[in-house]
Amino acid sequence: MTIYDVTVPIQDGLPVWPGEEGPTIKRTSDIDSGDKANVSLIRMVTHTGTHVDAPLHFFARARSVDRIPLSVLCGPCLVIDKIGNGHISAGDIPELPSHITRVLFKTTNSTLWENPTHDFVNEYVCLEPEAAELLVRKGIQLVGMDYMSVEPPTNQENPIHRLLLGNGIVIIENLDLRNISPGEYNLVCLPLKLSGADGAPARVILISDK
Ligand SMILES: Nc1ccccc1C(=O)C[C@H](N)C(=O)O
Repeated sequence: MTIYDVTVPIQDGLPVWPGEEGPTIKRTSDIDSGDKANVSLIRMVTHTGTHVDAPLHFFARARSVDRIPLSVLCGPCLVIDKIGNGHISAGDIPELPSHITRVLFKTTNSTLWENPTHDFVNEYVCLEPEAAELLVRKGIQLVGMDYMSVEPPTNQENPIHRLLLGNGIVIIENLDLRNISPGEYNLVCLPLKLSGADGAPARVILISDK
């Protein structure tokens, strides 16, 4: 069995969605400064680093992140290879075995995580509308991406988020899939249990039988 950590390390300088505040982790009590323990204060938006979008992110009275069933967040998943030019189209989505209800897309975005404190990149690979519609039709429950969003930053009305979240599909963003070969894994995605929140940072791992 091999366990792969596909979580981006949260640290000062991590890129975040344009207009949002970046994360800070500040020592408020410090042994080197004579305090008896090390304690830190963290400050970040709910969509920082590797995180889960709950339906509440785009729908005023929808499900919050703490109420997403663990049975959706954990289980068999398929890592789909989309290395090459262009966005993820319907044709990039293969026939899926019936036990696969979770898909993660590995794209060239993942190489950006070689430097976790790079400046936000505008031109990242995301889902074409037809690909998102196909995922809905296939009854997918969870979709994971390896950068900030399922759609371009220019999509002001956020149609892809609305389509997926409106159909009850959970979204994971900012996965680091650099070291992951395409194929089947067991996904464990555990977002912080933030009561009533629209999203939350998550530790995400992939477990392989090999
Ligand atoms: N902060 C925002 C403000 C307005 C619109 C979107 C966002 C987002 O965070 C989008 C991001 N890609 C997300 O889903 O996590």
